Amino acid sequence: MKLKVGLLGAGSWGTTVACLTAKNCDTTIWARDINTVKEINQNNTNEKYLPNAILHKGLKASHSIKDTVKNADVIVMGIPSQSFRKVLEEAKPHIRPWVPIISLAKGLEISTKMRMSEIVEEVMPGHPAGVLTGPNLAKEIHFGKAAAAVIAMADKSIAKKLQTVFNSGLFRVYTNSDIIGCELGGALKNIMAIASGMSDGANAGENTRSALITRGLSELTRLGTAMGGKQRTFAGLAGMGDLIVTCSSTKSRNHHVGFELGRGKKLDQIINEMNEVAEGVKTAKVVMELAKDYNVDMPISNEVYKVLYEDNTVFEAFRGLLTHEVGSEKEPG
Ligand SMILES: NC(=O)C1=CN([C@@H]2O[C@H](COP(=O)(O)OP(=O)(O)OC[C@H]3O[C@@H](n4cnc5c(N)ncnc54)[C@H](OP(=O)(O)O)[C@@H]3O)[C@@H](O)[C@H]2O)C=CC1
Ligand SMILES: O=C(CO)COP(=O)(O)O
Repeated sequence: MKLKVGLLGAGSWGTTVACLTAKNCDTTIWARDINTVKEINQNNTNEKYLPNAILHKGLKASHSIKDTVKNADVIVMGIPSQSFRKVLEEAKPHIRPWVPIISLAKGLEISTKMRMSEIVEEVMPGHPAGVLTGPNLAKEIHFGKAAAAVIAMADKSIAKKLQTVFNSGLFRVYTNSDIIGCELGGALKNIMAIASGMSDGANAGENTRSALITRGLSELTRLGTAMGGKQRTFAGLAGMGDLIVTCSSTKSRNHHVGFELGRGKKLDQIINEMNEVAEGVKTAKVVMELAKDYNVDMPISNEVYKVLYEDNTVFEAFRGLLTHEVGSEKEPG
């Protein structure tokens, strides 16, 4: 018997992952927008989020959270971080006991500074929590480009079982038991992608981008390990892998935000012109607080924060970084 997947959120990544799981499992995707539900069921498309894509024919869409989750063996949360808790709370009364809940989100909740698996543990105690993460641009994966990802869960045997839900020929899913590192890698790299986009938008050059990626990795590893993540995780798909793709691709929404800032546009205008989430914009706020809480130096994130929220220019951000003391490569800074 095929496992049943209930996936909440029909944005670009939620829809892409639903098409992947539909290859292996009976999959129902929930969208709050009834037109998206009708479009998926009638045309096998989701033009708003995946233009020109034909979705898996077996994928069913529903406008009812209850119907989506009530028989599911696995719940997948394709909801952005700031709405994750609200949607999970709505689904909670209908989810069967002990069903694993896997997050696709790459961000931290602003009001609590929590990771998504921590929210799952708080809202749904007893349910195994996990994250699917890695260098996974939805618009490439949907169109059949090969990619690798990580499913991270504390319980290795459940992770192994769920590997088979997401894994397919061109989408290779590895397991990892370091859920803290995997979630933080995904959330923190978005801020570095904004920095890299700013650098590209301002035409700073490829050496600059490379320096930002490398020092960015060092910076996110510092905070990530201070918070309990494992150093090796940050050198893997969930860390370096995701950092490289998001910092170098014009398909990344976080890179796009940075790029437009680098060209002199204002943040409000950039966000208003987008119809997709760029998690790094909000995560930057949380990360500044975490850097203080854990007493970790985060010069790149700090400069990104000042451009996003203190009206600093991209030029001032570069000057800030260039005047930051240069120490040993192993030391902060
Ligand atoms: N896109 C990508 O390449 C990847 C994205 N991710 C992560 O996956 C998560 C989801 O991203 P993605 O699918 O790309 O986001 P999108 O911006 O493409 O879509 C967001 C989806 O969430 C829904 N949504 C937003 N707020 C709410 C709410 N309050 N209640 C119900 N539904 C809501 C939207 O519904 P509506 O249309 O009605 O607004 C939409 O379906 C993010 O954390 C992102 O960082 C991870 C890997 C790759
Ligand atoms: O996480 C992603 C790729 O792994 C997607 O990045 P963006 O949210 O910046 O598009």
